[in-house]
Amino acid sequence: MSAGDAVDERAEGGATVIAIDGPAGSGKSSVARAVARELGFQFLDTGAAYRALTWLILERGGDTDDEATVLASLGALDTLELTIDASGQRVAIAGHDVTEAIRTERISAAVAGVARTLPAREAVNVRFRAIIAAADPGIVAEGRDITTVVAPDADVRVLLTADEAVRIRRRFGDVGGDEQQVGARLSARDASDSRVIDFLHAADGVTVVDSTDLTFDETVDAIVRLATEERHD
Ligand SMILES: Nc1ncnc2c1ncn2[C@@H]1O[C@H](COP(=O)(O)OP(=O)(O)OP(=O)(O)O)[C@@H](O)[C@H]1O
Ligand SMILES: Nc1ccn([C@@H]2O[C@H](COP(=O)(O)O)[C@@H](O)[C@H]2O)c(=O)n1
Repeated sequence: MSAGDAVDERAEGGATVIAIDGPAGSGKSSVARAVARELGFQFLDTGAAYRALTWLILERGGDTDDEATVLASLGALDTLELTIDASGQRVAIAGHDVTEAIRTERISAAVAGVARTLPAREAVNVRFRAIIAAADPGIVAEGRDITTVVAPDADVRVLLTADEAVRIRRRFGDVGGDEQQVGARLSARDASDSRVIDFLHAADGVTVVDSTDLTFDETVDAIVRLATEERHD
């Protein structure tokens, strides 16, 4: 029996939900996607919603540090398209395909203004919870507040982490450029995000997976194992 079959059996009474939080560069999106693929589950990248709103505000010439501007953008969430296919993601907002555009440093640098606006968090969370509730046969959702706010009742709750220096090295491997600058940006985003939500400490019942000394595949296996063990409990 494959890991996917084993977890699917558990899902007979409802979809299996795996929630993963962690700091920037900890591997949330790449590892969560690989876990979802392995289990035949859907995949929800919640950061993509914050990034898409940020893209729209900047596209309209707005400033994400201006709360009124962020609030005025929330109506556009009705137009947000987030695919939950683990084999490939498409993100669109207000009719624009922003799949690639939301990954730029310009968006990463401006997203904090959206993330700290509580009505924005509440609005995207309504959307995330609806997606999770409709999941079939299961879903891996990743972000900063999935284990604590969005899906605190998830079947498997993981805080995925790694030493900051390792996360910076991995991110530098992805984006290149000046390693010091890459590190400074990553640290600044964590500092700003952690003022809004605590994703640096595991809440009760959340399992820490520290990938500092793990390969990518070992990290994926560790989370798949947690999901499979949960099914046998
Ligand atoms: N255990 C691991 N060993 C080696 N590389 C890893 C491991 N886990 C993740 N990576 C790599 O680290 C990089 C960062 O991962 P990823 O972009 O998934 O992080 P993230 O937590 O989603 O970041 P962010 O929150 O900034 O979007 C990717 O290149 C990924 O392949
Ligand atoms: N659950 C979440 C997810 C994301 N954010 C904010 O969005 C930014 C981008 O997220 P990535 O995972 O794509 O890097 C992130 O820096 C947070 O500001 C959030 O607040 N909650």
